Amino acid sequence: MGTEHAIAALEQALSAHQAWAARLHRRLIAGMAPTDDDLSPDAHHRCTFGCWYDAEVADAQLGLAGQPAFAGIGSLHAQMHDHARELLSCPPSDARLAAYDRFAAASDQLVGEVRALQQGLLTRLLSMDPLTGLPGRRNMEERLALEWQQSQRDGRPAVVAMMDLDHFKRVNDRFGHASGDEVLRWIGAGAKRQLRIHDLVFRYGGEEFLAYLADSTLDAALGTLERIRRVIEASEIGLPGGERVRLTASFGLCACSAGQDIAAIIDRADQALYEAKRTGRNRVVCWRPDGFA
Ligand SMILES: Nc1nc2c(ncn2[C@@H]2O[C@H](COP(=O)(O)OP(=O)(O)OP(=O)(O)O)[C@@H](O)[C@H]2O)c(=O)[nH]1
Repeated sequence: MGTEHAIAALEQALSAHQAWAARLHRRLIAGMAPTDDDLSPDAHHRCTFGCWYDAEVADAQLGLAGQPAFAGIGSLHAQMHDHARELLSCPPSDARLAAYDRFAAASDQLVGEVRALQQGLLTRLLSMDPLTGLPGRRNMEERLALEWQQSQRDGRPAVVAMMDLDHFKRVNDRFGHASGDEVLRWIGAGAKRQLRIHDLVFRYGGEEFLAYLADSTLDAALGTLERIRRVIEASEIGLPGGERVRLTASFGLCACSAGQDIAAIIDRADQALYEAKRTGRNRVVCWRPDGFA
């Protein structure tokens, strides 16, 4: 299920929590007895928020379950119910006021963490390219700079690769824009499939893609991109109108070198791509300090 669904589900869960907190306040104000559910040691599994949370942990339908922030929300929710139980068990006194303050702070913190998770998901959603489902150029440099810092800390090499389809305009001109879109989707999905799980692929613009190959030397990356080039060259891509099209792609690679910023590395990979285009297309060219190869 998509990120939009996860954001909406978090909103619903938050409303359920707020409705539960409002009911608790009403009962407190009226001096009514607490409910068995709220007094139970597993109150955090009985409320609507808790049931929703447990279901997501069990079946990971929304893709939230694996996220560290989501695990943190589960702990906060359980703690908040502990504070609520303590508050509900405390006779009216200064101690009860202090228990209320702890409960209110825990509830606020829970709401804050859910909002922060939603915000993170929204940022991710906004930086996605809707056509290919890959991350787009927005925030790409920040993301890559962080990855490259991490690679340097771990002492691992990395490579930036640019890929641009050859004469892509002809696909649009001959088969129409919708067919061009289908080709871009096919290429984006294929590139992601051909690379490893920890490599990153972005739609850089139009018919251009950028990949960050983590933990890869230039020679290893050259082998990988050469394989992708051959797969594209050998493939017939099915179009919405039933036709099939063949095309090729050009690639430019640059190894990340210590201390260099990511924008400069991308620029060199782009120069190598330009060289691949200039020297005939359907090629993989590497930027090296002593020239292209
Ligand atoms: N269908 C479709 N076409 C796009 C999209 N973005 C860019 N394009 C098209 O991509 C084409 C790029 O054309 P050019 O820059 O001339 O490049 P090219 O035809 O691939 O030629 P070379 O790169 O020189 O091999 C243009 O026709 C754009 O309209 C998109 O999202 N969908």
